[in-house]
Amino acid sequence: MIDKIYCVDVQPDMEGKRVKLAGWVYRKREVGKKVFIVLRDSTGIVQAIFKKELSEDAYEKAKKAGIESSVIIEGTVRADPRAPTGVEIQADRIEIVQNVDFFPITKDASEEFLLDVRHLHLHSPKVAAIMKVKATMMQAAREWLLQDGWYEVFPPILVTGAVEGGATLFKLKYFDRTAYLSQSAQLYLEAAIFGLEKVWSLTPSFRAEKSRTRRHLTEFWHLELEAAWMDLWDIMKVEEELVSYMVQRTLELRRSEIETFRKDLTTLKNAVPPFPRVSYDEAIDILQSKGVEIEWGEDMGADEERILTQEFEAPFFVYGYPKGIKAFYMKEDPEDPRKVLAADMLAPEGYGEIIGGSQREDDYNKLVQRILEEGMKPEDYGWYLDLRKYGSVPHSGFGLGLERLVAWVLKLDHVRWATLFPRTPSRLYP
Ligand SMILES: NC(=O)C[C@H]([NH3+])C(=O)NS(=O)(=O)OC[C@H]1O[C@@H](n2cnc3c(N)ncnc32)[C@H](O)[C@@H]1O
Ligand SMILES: [Mg+2]
Repeated sequence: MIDKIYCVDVQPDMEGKRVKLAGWVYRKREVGKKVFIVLRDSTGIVQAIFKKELSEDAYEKAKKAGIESSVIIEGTVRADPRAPTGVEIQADRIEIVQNVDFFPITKDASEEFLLDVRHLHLHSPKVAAIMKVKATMMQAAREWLLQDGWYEVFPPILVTGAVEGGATLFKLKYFDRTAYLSQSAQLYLEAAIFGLEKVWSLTPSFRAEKSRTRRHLTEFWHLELEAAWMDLWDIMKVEEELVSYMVQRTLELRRSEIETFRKDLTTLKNAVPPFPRVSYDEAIDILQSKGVEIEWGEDMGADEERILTQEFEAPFFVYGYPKGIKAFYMKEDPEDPRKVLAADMLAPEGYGEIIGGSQREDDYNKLVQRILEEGMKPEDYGWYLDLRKYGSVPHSGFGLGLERLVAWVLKLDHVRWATLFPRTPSRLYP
């Protein structure tokens, strides 16, 4: 690796110091016999000025360098309040690693074009900022999970059955058999708790969702936890502590990146336990009182959730959903057989569901009954049912959609901007 420093390292107190940097030409302008290049690297930008009288060779080369050309620049640091970062480099040497005559992304590029050339869009400092925030959120999650005694496990992605309904399975040929891409690692995490008790995984999950909404991808990153001996209320506490730590830690480490996307940090700062909790019944009452046509027993979609989130200035829980709109594995509420012990966490500001979680049915016969009620075949879930035969325990877990969390934190208008190469029904390339 070349002996260089980063843009962020160039400070006014380095006046007179000779430095070498490598990066890409972010901005360029010529004034008289001077060329100003704003160099970009992964840490930020710094301006370099090329004066003909200082080095005619470097000046002539700098004139030729196109936007997003990869370059290595050397020169002397000079404090200058007029420069973008209050300091600039009096450059006397430039190596053009690869010149770019025309970089296809221009200021007026459409969103669809940016997605068509997503592999080039990743040059963008704004895109890099989103990815830094996403990385920091997972760094925070790992910090919290480690200190709270959770084991990371690595479940399979090639599976034989549905977790969240057969309609959104991606099917593939597996030698002479049929396999599917995992919708959720949950069932495998449930097996892992018999040895590790508290487990988590971060995996890609796949949903053949035809719905083209701003919060659905066909491939998304899924942070899932599962714990033995925990009931719904226990796992909700885990969820709010984890999400709170992820948000507050990311605010601490990535505040400048976050502030390039949102000025008002109130709802992020409000993400501290205990998060508000409303029952599904109360949520239906709120929606009906606001004129939404929804009856008890119906699911809340993105529109209903968006309206409900207007009532809150922090992430909040909705719990106690009707059995009919929830998955087969969820435990029936012993106090109301119409309901299941399930809770979603919704993000405010219109973002809605970021977490789906529940207490699982731990009784063998009841689970068989639920599988049959859902029109599925118990024989397709043989190993999963075994978990209820050999030392079954009360247990609960949840899945957090990482892109949805990042979209809320940065107030992105679509989850697709929160992932490196978004996958949607119409987008599989690049
Ligand atoms: N271990 C578990 O208990 C997880 C459980 N089996 C599960 O998959 N629940 S979920 O379908 O609500 O999905 C969980 C979260 O996963 C996210 N999710 C779910 N589906 C998507 C799509 N299509 N795109 C982006 N994000 C998605 C969203 O935040 C959901 O709240
Ligand atoms: Mg859900």
